Amino acid sequence: MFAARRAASTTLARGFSTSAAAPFKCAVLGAAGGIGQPLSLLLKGNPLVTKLSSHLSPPSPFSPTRFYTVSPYVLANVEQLALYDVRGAPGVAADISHVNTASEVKGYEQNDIKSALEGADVVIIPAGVPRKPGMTRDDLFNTNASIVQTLAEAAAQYAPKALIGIISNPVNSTVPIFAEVYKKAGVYDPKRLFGITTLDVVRSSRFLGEIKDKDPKDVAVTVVGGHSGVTIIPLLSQTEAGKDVAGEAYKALVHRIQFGGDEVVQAKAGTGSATLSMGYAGARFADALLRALDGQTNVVEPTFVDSPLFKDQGVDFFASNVVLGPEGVKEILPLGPLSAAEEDLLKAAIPELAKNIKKGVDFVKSQ
Ligand SMILES: NC(=O)C1=CN([C@@H]2O[C@H](COP(=O)(O)OP(=O)(O)OC[C@H]3O[C@@H](n4cnc5c(N)ncnc54)[C@H](O)[C@@H]3O)[C@@H](O)[C@H]2O)C=CC1
Ligand SMILES: O=C([O-])CC(=O)C(=O)O
Repeated sequence: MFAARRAASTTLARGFSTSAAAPFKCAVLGAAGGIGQPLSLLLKGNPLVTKLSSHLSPPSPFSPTRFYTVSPYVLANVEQLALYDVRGAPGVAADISHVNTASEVKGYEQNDIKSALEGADVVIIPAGVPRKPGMTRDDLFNTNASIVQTLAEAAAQYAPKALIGIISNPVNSTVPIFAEVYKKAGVYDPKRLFGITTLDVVRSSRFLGEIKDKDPKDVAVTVVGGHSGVTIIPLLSQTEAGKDVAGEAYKALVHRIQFGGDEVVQAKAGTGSATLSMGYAGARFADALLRALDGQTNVVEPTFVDSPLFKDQGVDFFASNVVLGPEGVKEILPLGPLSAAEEDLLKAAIPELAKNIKKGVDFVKSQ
């Protein structure tokens, strides 16, 4: 149904009409959680922004800071939001469904993952437990590995062609787990699987903007590597606002970007980790996938994908700028010139990434 309507509505959608017959189905797995709820709400759309969006001019082809609140693409293109969770999704769906934007919202319970996934074009996965103070993301592995494995098995069966965005931590391991499950099921397409590292990009732009007294929307930072501690590598030297940050200020900024998650975990004091900023970042990444699916060119986002860049060093997945297209990954862009400090960050990241990825792969292979 969605595919048939998509062809008819693409032109309208490109024109950013909010009354267009919206073509895409987007599923959120883990939709009732701390991230799932604001993410789903942003995907549904804010009515004020809906109203204003008819006055927005089309976004520039590529700007990593383009996502302000709710994208006209999401408003025009999401026909159905399928909210799935092992608990509470129907309630969240009923609540969000009252927001007066065009998309339809449905909630699905544990025994109905098939209906949630069937026909989905984009599947975003924030299912899993969050950190408490004193834990690393890797400490979540024991619980979240099997959650992600179960969801991957379902997606392999019911939505093997969907573009998948993984939020569940530890991302450096859960993305390889997802890939291994798909390989076992014979449906793996490396172009369709993404680890969502957008929060690192969002933080970088905010934190650099803060120290430079600039509006973050004018501060775009590419972040490469992975999504935990030393594997997070902000390429500040490639940014106008960041290239002259040096010495202690540079060290402090890099540390804040790499360990921004800890800041939130500590402030939340045992009640969870980043949820609202992640909802925002997840919605921005979903928006990029939707724009790419819709045929918009020059959609570029840093994301953790099956990548050739460091395979020769035993790292099969790596985050870098990726050009997105209707089939998912269109092109993985090279890192570009690195400063000496960034070369050092890269050296520190590679062995940690290799270890995290192997742990995920071994988890599935050992069963
Ligand atoms: N990639 C990133 O940048 C970030 C990742 N995260 C990660 O996202 C994950 C979720 O965080 P929160 O939303 O704060 O946690 P939460 O505990 O508030 O929500 C998780 C949700 O997942 C659901 N869930 C558990 N098992 C499930 C299954 N098998 N199928 C479907 N749903 C299931 C739970 O019922 C719950 O509603 C954590 O692993 C966290 O570490 C958090 C922030 C940033
Ligand atoms: O720190 C955490 O556990 C959650 C996360 O990934 C982040 O906020 O970047």
